[in-house]
Amino acid sequence: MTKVLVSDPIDQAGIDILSQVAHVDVCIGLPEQELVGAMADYDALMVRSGTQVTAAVIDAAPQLKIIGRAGVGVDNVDVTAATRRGVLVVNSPEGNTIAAAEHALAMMLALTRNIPQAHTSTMAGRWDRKRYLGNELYKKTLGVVGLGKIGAHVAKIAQALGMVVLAHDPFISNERAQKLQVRLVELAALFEEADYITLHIPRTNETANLVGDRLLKRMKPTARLINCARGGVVNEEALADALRNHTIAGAALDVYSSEPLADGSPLRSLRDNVILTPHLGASTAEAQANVAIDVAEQIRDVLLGLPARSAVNIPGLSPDLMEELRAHLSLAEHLGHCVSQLAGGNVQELEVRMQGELAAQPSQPLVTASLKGLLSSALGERINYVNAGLEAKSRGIKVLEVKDEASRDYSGGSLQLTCRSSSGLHTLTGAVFSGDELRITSVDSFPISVPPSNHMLFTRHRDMPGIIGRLGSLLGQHNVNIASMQVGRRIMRGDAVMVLSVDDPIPESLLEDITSIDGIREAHTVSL
Ligand SMILES: NC(=O)C1=CN([C@@H]2O[C@H](COP(=O)(O)OP(=O)(O)OC[C@H]3O[C@@H](n4cnc5c(N)ncnc54)[C@H](O)[C@@H]3O)[C@@H](O)[C@H]2O)C=CC1
Ligand SMILES: O=C(O)C(=O)COP(=O)(O)O
Repeated sequence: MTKVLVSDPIDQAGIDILSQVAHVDVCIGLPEQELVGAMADYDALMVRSGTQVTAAVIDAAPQLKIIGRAGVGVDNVDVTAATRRGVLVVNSPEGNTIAAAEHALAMMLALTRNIPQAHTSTMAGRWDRKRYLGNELYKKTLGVVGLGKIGAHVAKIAQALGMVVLAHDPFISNERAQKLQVRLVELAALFEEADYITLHIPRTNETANLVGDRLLKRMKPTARLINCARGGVVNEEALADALRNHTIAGAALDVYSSEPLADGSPLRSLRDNVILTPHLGASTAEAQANVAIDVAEQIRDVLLGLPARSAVNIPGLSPDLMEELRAHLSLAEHLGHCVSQLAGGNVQELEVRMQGELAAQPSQPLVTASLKGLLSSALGERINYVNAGLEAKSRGIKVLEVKDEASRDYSGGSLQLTCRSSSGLHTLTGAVFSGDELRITSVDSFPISVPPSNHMLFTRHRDMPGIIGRLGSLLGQHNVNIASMQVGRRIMRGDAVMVLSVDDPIPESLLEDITSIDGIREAHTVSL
């Protein structure tokens, strides 16, 4: 029975989708050790930001196939550990964009008009009309750090409020910024010029503590900072000092370096110029339904053997591309599996050469599929599209990608894998024929045309009379039935290759006898 664990609050719509294909357990707020102890037989885990999916949690789940993050940021998931284990990580890149953007705008408006403080004061019986004099956003400058989905929506609404918008985002083009009517500037300039600064960046090694003393000191004393992106991006000690010393006018935070916010946080000792909310950016009914449905559908699909649409740890492989390349991905896996067995020994290098029309396709998926095939002899089911690249890297296998558009051997192009191992070098080429029929079209540059089959025998031999007969007789003596046989040669009486499809595996002892036939230089068995 397929089992899914939901360890953070997830909208019922998502639970209902999961329940179509699995038994669903909802266990909210488990401490890490209890979560580790609970993972043994779960096939999928669904979380938000509350669960820390550590390597220990992942390693305690031998059945785990997918981790679904019902939201954007996956910094609470050890993605490297998941990838190493071949566990897919998916998220919902757009499900809570509007919610988070509107929360940032709400925080900016509340901050500039002192709404929480004025509310508390009025509820306490006071009538402080002078104390809570605010500022208008109209004609003020907003600095957006991170002009992605949320940042861009915040910019659009701010412009509707009459604000001028600057942005800093090293990965956004000037064309994109111009289209958004936003001026791209350096980070320091943004902090100097903006009246309001809003952060919409992920927490990465590069963004950790990005906003500290240095940038805070560049802010105008009338400027305000909003962070509804990720804690840890802002140095909270430095911010508390700036607020306490009134070197900036205020700050509104929804996220913190560690959550829940510690009782002893310096932010808790501030009053009039700070607003704190408990990571509410995505907490709207609409967003929670969106992300729950989005991620539950992906978990369901993956458990049914279908591709996921928002995989975090399979770069460049969208479902559409997977469908378009399906036959060539299968060819790559077969060639990888075959060439690793031909090469034998310790694989040192794999060259993946995309030829003809195939060279126009993105290389990543075909390289990943080739590596999956190459390593499947050693790793079996443990290798997949998620971890093939990481496993190859961890084994020190050098991977070369070559695109050869000039080659015009087959319609649809062809794929050539060259594997260098401690035992030598072998090259296999293949193509996809009509009806998605896979064919191996050359072995070590000798032309053949055979479909990959479960049990194959490859020989390298001298092209001379009688050798085929002797091989056939030997196999017959050992009751090995030949399903097909092809010989490939470049010149008469030179070297040649033979590829046989046989009904049964060829034992090692028989392989030794085959290799001892006069004229046969090499013989390799390949089992798919
Ligand atoms: N408070 C909350 O509940 C929520 C918080 N978030 C946070 O907001 C972040 C942004 O979300 P989206 O806009 O959907 O992501 P996104 O990926 O669409 O945009 C992030 C942008 O940040 C930019 N960026 C990355 N590193 C940068 C750097 N060093 N300096 C400047 N820009 C940089 C990227 O180029 C990208 O354009 C998420 O990573 C998540 O951490 C998202 C949703 C809800
Ligand atoms: O989507 C994100 O990145 C968020 O931070 C939302 O967090 P949550 O799912 O509300 O715990």
